[in-house]
Amino acid sequence: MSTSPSPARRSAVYLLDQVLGEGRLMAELLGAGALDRLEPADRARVQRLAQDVLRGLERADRVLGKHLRKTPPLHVRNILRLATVELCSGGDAHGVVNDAVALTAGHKKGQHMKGMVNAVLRKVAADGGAEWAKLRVPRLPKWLRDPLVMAWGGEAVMAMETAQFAGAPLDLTVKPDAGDWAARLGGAVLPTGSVRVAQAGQVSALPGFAEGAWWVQDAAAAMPARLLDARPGEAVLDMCAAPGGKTLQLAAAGADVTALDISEARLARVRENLSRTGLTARVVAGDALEHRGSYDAILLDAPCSATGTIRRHPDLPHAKDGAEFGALFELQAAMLDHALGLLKPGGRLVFCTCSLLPDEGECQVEEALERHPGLTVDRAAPDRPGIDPAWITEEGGLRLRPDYWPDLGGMDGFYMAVLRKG
Ligand SMILES: C[S@@+](CC[C@H](N)C(=O)[O-])C[C@H]1O[C@@H](n2cnc3c(N)ncnc32)[C@H](O)[C@@H]1O
Repeated sequence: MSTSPSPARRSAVYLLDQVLGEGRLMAELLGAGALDRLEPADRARVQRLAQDVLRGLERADRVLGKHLRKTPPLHVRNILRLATVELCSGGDAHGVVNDAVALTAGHKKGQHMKGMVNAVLRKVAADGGAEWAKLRVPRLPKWLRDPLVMAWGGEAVMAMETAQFAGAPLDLTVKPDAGDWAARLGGAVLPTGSVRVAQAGQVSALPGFAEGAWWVQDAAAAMPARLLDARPGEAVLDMCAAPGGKTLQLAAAGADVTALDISEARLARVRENLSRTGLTARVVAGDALEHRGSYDAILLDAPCSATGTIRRHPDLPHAKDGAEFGALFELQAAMLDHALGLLKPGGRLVFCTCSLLPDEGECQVEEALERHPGLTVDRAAPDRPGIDPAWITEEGGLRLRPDYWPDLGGMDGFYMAVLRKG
């Protein structure tokens, strides 16, 4: 039996231990260099393995539950979960089970459990796949499911869970000529103008990446800058800009863009993206609440729960519990108030969040309208190609959800509204 498990599986279990045991987000762990010593292909494999486990966690635990008399410690449970997800998706039983046993044996408290791990996984290898396929689509944890059911209803939340379980395709925003790049990349142009590529592989190896012909941006995330409709020469503030997808759109429209963000580290990504695409913006590090200036238009993509991005970040519902969301809601309102003060009379502001919680969308706009007499919502702005009128909300914003476009591969959850200062 092999004694040196694959580095990719070892690292995938490390990520799972950190997310499920320490409440850390994968993006945070990767940013801190957790996978830096691996080759790019292995890095991609580790992320895929960990994400597959997090998406299918409920199913994996149900399959395993049948064969476990006692719940093992988290690290061993995560080894079992990884192996179960691999076995139930057609992984090579010999390699998967050997690696799981070797990983267990290599852990100081795992030595005595390697026999159990071997026995359990042999049973999973025998009939786990058939059982896996019969299990329900994994549900969101209660702390998030309950408010979503309250907001959108049980049926819609089940459809969102189906979209989240399926994961997300690769969406691109293309500088000019989406049709041409869709053909070159074997993708398709979506109704709103983004290009969707089903089989992406390594993004930086795709044609057009090096010369900056496009950038990665979910179709929903591309809508706020479209609604702002920046014109050449306009002074536009991108108030929470990093990593810069929306800054690139505003710069590509010819606006005079200031890209502000509090995180110097994240602004490095904005600079890289501008340089790769040959676009220009003034990049400023600072707190949005302290920023001064006068702008024709502002895009406020406020820090939020990011609950609209679970298709791409299945770690989020497992790493978080909603405890810090209240502070985010307050910060969003404070940023909105401050941004309105930076807007020239008659100027426009897009407020948006990649959240599924009305507290971070519809409610923020309703409350801002109450606090600021003379402020209005531009109700015509969301009426654009590819936008279903049913997605336009009572107060005139645009609500996008992962369960929309089920036949096209879904979209991230997002809220946005165009506000006009009197
Ligand atoms: C949702 S992300 C922005 C995504 C970005 N607009 C894009 O399209 O790539 C929110 C950003 O807000 C930034 N942020 C958080 N607090 C801030 C503050 N007080 N002032 C400025 N930026 C802040 C974070 O660093 C983060 O980059």
